[in-house]
Amino acid sequence: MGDFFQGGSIATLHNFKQLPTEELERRLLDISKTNKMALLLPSLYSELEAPALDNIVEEIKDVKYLEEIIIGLDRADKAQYTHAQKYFSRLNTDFRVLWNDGPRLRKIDSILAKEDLAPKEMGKGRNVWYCYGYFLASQRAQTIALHDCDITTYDRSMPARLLYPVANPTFGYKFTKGFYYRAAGGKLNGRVSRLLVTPLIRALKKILGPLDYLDYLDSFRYPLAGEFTMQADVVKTIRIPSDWGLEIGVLSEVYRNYSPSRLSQVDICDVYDHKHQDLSPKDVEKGLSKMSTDICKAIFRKLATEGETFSIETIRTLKATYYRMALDLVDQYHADAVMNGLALDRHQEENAIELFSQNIIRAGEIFLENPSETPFIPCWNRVTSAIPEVLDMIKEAVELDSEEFSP
Ligand SMILES: O=C(O)[C@H](O)COP(=O)(O)O
Repeated sequence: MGDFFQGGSIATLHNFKQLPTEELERRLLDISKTNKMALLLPSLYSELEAPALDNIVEEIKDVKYLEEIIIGLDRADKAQYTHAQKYFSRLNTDFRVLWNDGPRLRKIDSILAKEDLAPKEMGKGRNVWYCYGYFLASQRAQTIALHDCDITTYDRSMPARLLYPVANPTFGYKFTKGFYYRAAGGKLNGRVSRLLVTPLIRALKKILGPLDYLDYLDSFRYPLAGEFTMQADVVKTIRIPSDWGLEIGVLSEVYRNYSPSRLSQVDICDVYDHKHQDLSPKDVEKGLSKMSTDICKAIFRKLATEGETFSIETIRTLKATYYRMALDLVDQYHADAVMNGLALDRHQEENAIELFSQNIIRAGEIFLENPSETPFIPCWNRVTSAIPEVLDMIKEAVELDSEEFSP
């Protein structure tokens, strides 16, 4: 993006388009002699049947600076897991596929469940959590990047740009988050980020007054980006939410544990596109409706831990303030889209804002009724303290699955 502005409390690393990807990769290869890097790909089996993942694998198959690629495979039976092993065998980096539904990892899950340490919900959070466990168990790398498997605008510059800020030891960053703009088919996307998260954070600032946490969240250009990199010690201490609060939850966790000077965001591509979910106005348990409710709950919970109190009146005022701010933002998005030759359907935007306003109230009510609800999966430090041999068990299960079902 064409500026060098530093706003907010964390560093923003732009793309001035002066450094070729090959040069960045050469630097990463140099760094990899002392600081090994891994890439985590949380995937559904169905994504192996789509062109996006095929392109991702083609783009990363010859990357030389990675020590290990960890693929978390969800919703796969035995034949599908075996196929996944074959599918990823074109990678020229060592890789492991975690068969999350396989009997070996399921058995470990039930041991953890007995101690109330297992993830309670299926989904990306659980998948990522087990992959982080394997990453800690394998001890092959010190830095790990993560990105989704449905990115249709992917090229090999993305993992390089995503890893570099944390991998470069002279920068001192523990964590970085990717940013970009989302558009496809001549249309501006990123509906929850643009129409819920940004106006919600600004409405909260207006109601609650200045708060470092809200300024911090507002510093992120794409707070819901599913692409981030962290060091191994961060992996050990963060609690991962198992619902759609994953991205906001991770930002809140690194905020809790580190000074903002150790955190950054990085421009990882211009335009980004992926698989879209329905707004789902009729079913609150699905699509962007569920996502927006989970995100609001994650923010309310975090603010409560920062000492803020909420009542139903606060939530109602928040909704009204949010609604006005979101509508004002639509004017800005509209001008930006038109000037860039993109379309923006005001009616659809306002429909989304109406749904998100209702979900602010809904999330508020759920939070007020059950303030101690914790959808967090425990951090790995706690799990290894309760069951010291757990990482060895995961490593053994993954290695055995891999040996037994390799084509
Ligand atoms: O980032 C977001 O806002 C949500 O993931 C929805 O994205 P989309 O509007 O691009 O589908």
